[in-house]
Amino acid sequence: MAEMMRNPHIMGKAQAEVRQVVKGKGTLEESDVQSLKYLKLVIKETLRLHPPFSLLPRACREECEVNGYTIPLKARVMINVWALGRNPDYWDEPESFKPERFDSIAIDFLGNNFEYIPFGAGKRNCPGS
Ligand code: HEM
Repeated sequence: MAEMMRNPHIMGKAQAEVRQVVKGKGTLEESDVQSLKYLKLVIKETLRLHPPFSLLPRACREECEVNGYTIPLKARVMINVWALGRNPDYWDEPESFKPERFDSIAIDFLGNNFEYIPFGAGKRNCPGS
């Protein structure tokens, strides 16, 4: 919401879409949500910049080496979801709130793209995603 208030043109676009979808309808059906394409982009972009679970714990199944560091067996490592979502190696203007970016890239939130994992990744990812 704060991102929308800081970006009135995005707020306006999202509102216009909602109004267009509900126009002339007495009630809003759950299936109407599928028509809110822009709102979906807004939600995706919000989860990129503000993942509610910003650090995910994992344990190492085997000793391995990452960037010259030896990670011992069973070591607890924290995955920084927040930092991945703002890494300039993967995101153009990472600090800007730009829902449109998700229109041109095929990135879902099922954990297939490790730069964007607001619902985690792997066997124990979020069933509520
Ligand atoms: C915006 C909403 C939500 C976010 C951002 C979110 C995020 C997450 C994350 C990051 C994890 C850990 C995944 C991992 O370690 O790979 C998780 C686990 C889980 N989430 Fe969600 N979640 C959301 C909503 C929900 C909802 C609505 C439900 C159920 C109706 C749900 C049920 C669960 C459960 C049961 C797990 C544990 C899965 C396991 O350990 O096997 N979540 N969620």
